[in-house]
Amino acid sequence: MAESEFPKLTHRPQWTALADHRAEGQPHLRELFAADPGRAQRYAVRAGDLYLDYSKHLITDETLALLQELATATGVFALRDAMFRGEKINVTERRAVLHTALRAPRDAVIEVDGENVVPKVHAVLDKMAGFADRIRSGEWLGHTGKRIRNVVNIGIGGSDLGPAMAYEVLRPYTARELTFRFVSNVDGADLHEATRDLDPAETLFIVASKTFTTIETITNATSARSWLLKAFDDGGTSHSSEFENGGEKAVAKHFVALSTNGEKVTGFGIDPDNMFEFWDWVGGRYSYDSAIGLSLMIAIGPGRFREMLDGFRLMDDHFRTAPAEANAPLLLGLLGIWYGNFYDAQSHAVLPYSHYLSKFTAYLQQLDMESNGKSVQRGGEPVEWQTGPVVWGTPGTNGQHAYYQLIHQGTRLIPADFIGFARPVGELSGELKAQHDLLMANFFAQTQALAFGKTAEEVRAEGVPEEQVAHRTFRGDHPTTTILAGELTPSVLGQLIALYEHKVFVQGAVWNIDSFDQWGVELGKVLAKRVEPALTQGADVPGLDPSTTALVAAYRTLKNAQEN
Ligand SMILES: O=P(O)(O)OC[C@H]1O[C@H](O)[C@H](O)[C@@H](O)[C@@H]1O
Repeated sequence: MAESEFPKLTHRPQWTALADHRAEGQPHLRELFAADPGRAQRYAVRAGDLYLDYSKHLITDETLALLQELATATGVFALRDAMFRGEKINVTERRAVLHTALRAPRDAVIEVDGENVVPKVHAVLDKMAGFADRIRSGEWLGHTGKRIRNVVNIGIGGSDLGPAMAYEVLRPYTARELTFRFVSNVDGADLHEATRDLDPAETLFIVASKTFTTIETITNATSARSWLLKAFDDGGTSHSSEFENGGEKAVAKHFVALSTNGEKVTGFGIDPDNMFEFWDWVGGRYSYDSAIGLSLMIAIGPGRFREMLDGFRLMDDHFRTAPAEANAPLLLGLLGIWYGNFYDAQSHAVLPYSHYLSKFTAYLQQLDMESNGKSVQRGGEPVEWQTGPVVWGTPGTNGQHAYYQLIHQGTRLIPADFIGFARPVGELSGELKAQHDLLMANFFAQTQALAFGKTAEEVRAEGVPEEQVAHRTFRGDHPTTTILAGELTPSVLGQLIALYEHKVFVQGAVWNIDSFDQWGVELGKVLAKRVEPALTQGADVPGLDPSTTALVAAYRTLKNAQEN
């Protein structure tokens, strides 16, 4: 396409206007607030149950207007509508991007290649609900007639991070009599630790893999099957005849699969009746509200799972219909662009003030970094601007006593999202419930300190010795978004995840990259396969670089020394 039809991002007038605006410099947040008493009210938006305050950002009305013009010029809204319609906006894989169809109401019509996909989505949800109910009620029995008490999800990447994160988030809503474990690492220690105290007769394995070819997952699933069959073989001679045909009956009671690849699932020995399907238009990192969420549905029950889907949908509707100036995912996406492209910010911190959100940022790392860690445009031309940031963070208040020092007084600009709740969830009572206000006092104190800092005059006024004044001064002017909700319910979780999904979408659209492929993970997989025989058999692997050859030799020497 000629540049006049599709101008390079950095040549667009909206981009250069932003660059000029940035070069003019911004007053300190202290001054911006002092000059505008209504700033906190004006720079806040409600999206579903979320209250977003973005007043502590290094922006003015002009910044916002320019960012919105950039969004319009780069076609964010047209691409958004194309995504919701089911157009194949994942250009490199020629696929539709329809995670939003996973939470569409039963009567919606969303077509891919002329077929309405919504009935299929609900058929799978219903099948999952039936299965989840049977596990939860104890109706589903294992091979020896015992009820299932342990659920082990085996998956990696999007087939692990989503369910593992959401299980942790919604722990207060889970069936406490069931045990849930999530195994992802091909390091045998992961499966070992997850199963060592479990009774195989009471254990269900959920093998979660979109492709059903992922080496880590298939290896762990194969080892899990051996663990199960060995236990039955050793312990239950009455079942021995079944093991002559590979223990299919035992596998049928203890293994289910979540996948898009029926052929591979059958090849592994899992009954198609025990397969819960999803489709190629669901990206791995956008999949935990599909069949990939089965472990979560067993944990919280189908009703709560549907509440979570309703939360996702609420945010989808907001993203589709809210005007630009009040559109939360759009605002978050554009603010990220402001810092990443015009302030050279390298990273973005997500700091939840909830213990239950301990895996939230790890989940967002895949969502954001696998989606927008790209350096070519949708048409294959190199980008000449920064794309996705490094996303990181752990729950407050823990981070405050570790790395916040660098955010407050280091040399780097680190925009941060603070996520907190007005009420603790569910079971907490007495003193533990009362601790919530202390947690949230920290939450509010941190964004205040980051924005407003502490001037040298204020430090001196406290009688601090002059030689310490510089050390104890806080520059402030550190940008944060505050996301506040009443309580961390299944619906609120769905709203939060969809908020970030659409934020990532907005950024990818502006940067003109394909946010829905992940070719960058392929090379390592191919090389691992090539190197493996050198480790296991000492085979000569042609084409290894000298550094890797030397490392492999050292590895084998160490390995053999240990074995001898
Ligand atoms: O679900 P699977 O097909 O097993 O894929 C698991 C994960 O591995 C891949 O390499 C991709 O990088 C991820 O996007 C994906 O979620």
